[in-house]
Amino acid sequence: MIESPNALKSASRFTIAARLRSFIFAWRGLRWLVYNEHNARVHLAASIVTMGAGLFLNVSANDWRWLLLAIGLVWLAEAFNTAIEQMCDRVEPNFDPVIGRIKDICAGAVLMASIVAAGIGLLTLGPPVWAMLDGIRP
Ligand SMILES: Nc1ncnc2c1ncn2[C@@H]1O[C@H](COP(=O)(O)OP(=O)(O)OP(=O)(O)O)[C@@H](O)[C@H]1O
Repeated sequence: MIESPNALKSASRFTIAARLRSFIFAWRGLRWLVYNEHNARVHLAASIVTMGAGLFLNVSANDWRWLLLAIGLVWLAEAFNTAIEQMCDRVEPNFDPVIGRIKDICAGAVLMASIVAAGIGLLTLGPPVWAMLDGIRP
């Protein structure tokens, strides 16, 4: 967020300080997401469990690539969904069928990303989990 005209002026010049400030704004956005959106907390828990499983099962770098992609996909969808929801609520706080449709489509995008991520997670972590269970089976 640019708070003043002076900040706007300095935003046109490349400075390390300005780039660092952008990271702080982005971090603030992610923190807001986790503190205020229940779904984001579910994604956070799922991300931690997935990465914990990856570490525990010592999966390959190639598998990590898929897991990180799946985690990132869901966060991306959730962040855009929430941003658009916030914009919708600001533009039209009252009931409006078009706003409803926009929100439904955004929710559909998150659902789609989550289904794909779950599929990737199963395909990536399923075989090592299966092999581990096979190893401890009497
Ligand atoms: N202003 C509105 N006009 C019409 N329908 C709306 C409006 N706001 C919300 N809806 C309907 O209610 C649903 C839920 O909207 P809401 O803003 O509560 O999202 P949410 O359930 O908080 O989403 P999330 O779970 O991602 O936080 C929308 O998908 C839409 O169908």
